[in-house]
Amino acid sequence: MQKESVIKVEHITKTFGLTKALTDVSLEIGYGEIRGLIGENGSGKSTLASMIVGTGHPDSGEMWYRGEKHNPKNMLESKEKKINILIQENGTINGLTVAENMFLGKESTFSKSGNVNKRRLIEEGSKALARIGAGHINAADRIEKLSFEDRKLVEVAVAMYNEPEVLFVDETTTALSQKGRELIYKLMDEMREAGKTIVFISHDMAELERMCDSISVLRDGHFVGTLQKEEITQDTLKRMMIGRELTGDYYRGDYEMSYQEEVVLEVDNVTWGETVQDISFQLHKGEILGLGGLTECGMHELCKIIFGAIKPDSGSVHLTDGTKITSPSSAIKSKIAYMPKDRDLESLFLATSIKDNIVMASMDKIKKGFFIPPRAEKELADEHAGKLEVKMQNTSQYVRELSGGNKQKVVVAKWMANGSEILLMDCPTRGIDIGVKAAIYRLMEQLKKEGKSIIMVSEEMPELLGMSDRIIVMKDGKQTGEFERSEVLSEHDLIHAML
Ligand SMILES: Nc1ncnc2c1ncn2[C@@H]1O[C@H](COP(=O)(O)OP(=O)(O)OP(=O)(O)O)[C@@H](O)[C@H]1O
Repeated sequence: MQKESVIKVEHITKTFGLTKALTDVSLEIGYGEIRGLIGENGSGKSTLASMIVGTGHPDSGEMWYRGEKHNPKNMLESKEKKINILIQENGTINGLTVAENMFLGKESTFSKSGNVNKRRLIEEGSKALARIGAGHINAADRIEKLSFEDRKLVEVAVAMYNEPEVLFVDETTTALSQKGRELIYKLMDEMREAGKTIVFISHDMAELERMCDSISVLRDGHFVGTLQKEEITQDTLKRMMIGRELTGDYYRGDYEMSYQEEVVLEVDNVTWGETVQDISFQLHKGEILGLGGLTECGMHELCKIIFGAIKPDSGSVHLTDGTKITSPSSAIKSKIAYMPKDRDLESLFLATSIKDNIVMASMDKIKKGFFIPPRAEKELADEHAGKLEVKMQNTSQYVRELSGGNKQKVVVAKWMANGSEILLMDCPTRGIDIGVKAAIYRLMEQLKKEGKSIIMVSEEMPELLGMSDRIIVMKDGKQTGEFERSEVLSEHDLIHAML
């Protein structure tokens, strides 16, 4: 019997075919602790979590929970022991109501002689949502009516429903607005105060620093070490993650606003309800135009309007030759690419290979008549997966087998490969580790040099300041500021326009 830690794992090893996801990992996590878990994409964080929550099983090694041997057969068993997880991917199912999603598999609790009492189901769902501070969500609504953020909050309510002793938060916060994040932080603080434990997986070092009592680092499936609160610095974390000092500039080295005179795209007085109100601007050849603001300011929707995926109530998006963008197919024909923020849902085919996903948008570029040469497909996929350092066996591997961050890289690779002239990138580095973030920035610079134009929507101010030639800031659907690239432009200037 061991009782000093709530979770203890010793010598855990896990392989998937040729991939060694975890090698001899040992660590202990205490009661009433928020433990961060950090490591590059594919370093084994989610795999370790899956061993403890029972969705995966170690090849060797031992695990203990509250001093008892712990070998959960499945997630249900660990849930009964009050170990829950909030996952990175979407965990709700279309076609059902919010409440039905929340109590999936537990309908019998709300049934009498085989009939589900829907009113009770909705009442219980509403209570659980209110309990986490998400009372604005209607438990009777169909889940697909909800925004991505609210769907995530439904999952949070489910994870908190049985009052867990241990909660894994796996890359959940990066997809949320500040409001959604704060809601989760508050729940985490409350759990810690009650002596419960949180394992917090994130690439956002600032939030890990803020929230965690200690942070453990994984590198390539190996446990590197654990830092206590007073030892945590971003430089130390980076060194432990990467195994060397991270040198060189992360963002652009120049402070000049530099693009060509030629305008490639015009957004004219675009309005969509209250979400986007009378927005106009021009995008130039070779320009990186940043669009910033709080998540709900309308910038994500504006990006969809530019791609033709949302039809505005008034105004238009057009190229300088007058071609109007009215649908995604007209956008693609005009060589406009769109990289959505919510990448799993909107842009990957998980049950096909990395290669198929990458070349999908580039068929016109590589096909010879009606023939698509397999070699050209493979070369294109290899080149771009290589540039983005996708951690994989080869490009024939299924996308569903990749870690979350590596899936994101495949989406980025797909749009980098297709030779579009205008790239709409909505939060291009979300969920991507620091090493590859730098590679994406270098690719953006290269595209700029080639005369391609980029609209980058971002919630990260250092990224906006570090990469954009110009920054347009939005608030409550309206444009509240426009800033030119300069050495003296600061986060403070942007914040002023955002709030
Ligand atoms: N079901 C699977 N089949 C094959 N390989 C897998 C499977 N699950 C995980 N892997 C591999 O194991 C390695 C570790 O993946 P894991 O998801 O644990 O990484 P991670 O640290 O959580 O990454 P990220 O930060 O990108 O989410 C990766 O190389 C991944 O491709």
